[in-house]
Amino acid sequence: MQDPLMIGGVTLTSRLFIGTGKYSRNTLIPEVIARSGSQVITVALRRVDPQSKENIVSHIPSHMTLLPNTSGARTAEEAVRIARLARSAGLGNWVKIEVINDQKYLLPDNIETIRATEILAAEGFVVLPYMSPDLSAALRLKAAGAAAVMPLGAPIGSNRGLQTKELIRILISETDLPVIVDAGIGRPSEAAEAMEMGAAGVLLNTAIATAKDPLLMAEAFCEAVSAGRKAYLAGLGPVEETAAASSPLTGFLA
Ligand SMILES: CC(=O)[C@@H](O)[C@H](O)COP(=O)(O)O
Repeated sequence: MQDPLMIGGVTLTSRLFIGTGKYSRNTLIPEVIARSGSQVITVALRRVDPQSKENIVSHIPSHMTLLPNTSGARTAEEAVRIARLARSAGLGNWVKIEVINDQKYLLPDNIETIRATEILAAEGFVVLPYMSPDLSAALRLKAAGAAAVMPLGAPIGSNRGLQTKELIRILISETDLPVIVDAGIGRPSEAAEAMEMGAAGVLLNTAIATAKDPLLMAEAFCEAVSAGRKAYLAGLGPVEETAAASSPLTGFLA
């Protein structure tokens, strides 16, 4: 078993977090969960309708850790209200804070996100905030009680990959919170790269849900995240400016 990730008292053997949106049919969700090996799944509270037969949560096996998200919130107060509703609806005490005021790029509002984190962490929630990768904000989120930080790789749903790579690298080196790269990852190789850099995990939705074959893609991401983590643990070899012969010539007669 690879090294587990501990968050909010839960031991996770998979470092791939997935979402529930954009699937052609909800019945794909349990199959995607199985093929991805994921143990954490995020769901927008506004998509949870306990009265409906199509309630999204009914497609999620009970062994999964639910990560309700506050999508739709524009202020800390709205995010807090959504999180409390999720907990009172029986969805557990994990919450992914999403506070967004920018409808074009769906970039998170770090200031409102920090305010919501302070309130919810004090109420006993396991808070995973979606954030723009800024070191000061990450340190404030830690001080506010976040269990991890979730910087975006690229705008949600864009499949544009690790556009913020260098900023994420700083968060990984300067914070001692788990850094889970969330949003924009479009290819398994990008998930592997995030893990090779030392990310604690990745959260993605669109890349799997919009693939021609979501189940095969779920498997590909499972393998990529695992391979990237192994490479990180193994320690990547040094990058050199010039060539260094693979078979050294020492020992040959002059
Ligand atoms: C489902 C969810 O929470 C998304 O908002 C998340 O940020 C994933 O983004 P992608 O869909 O770009 O993978």
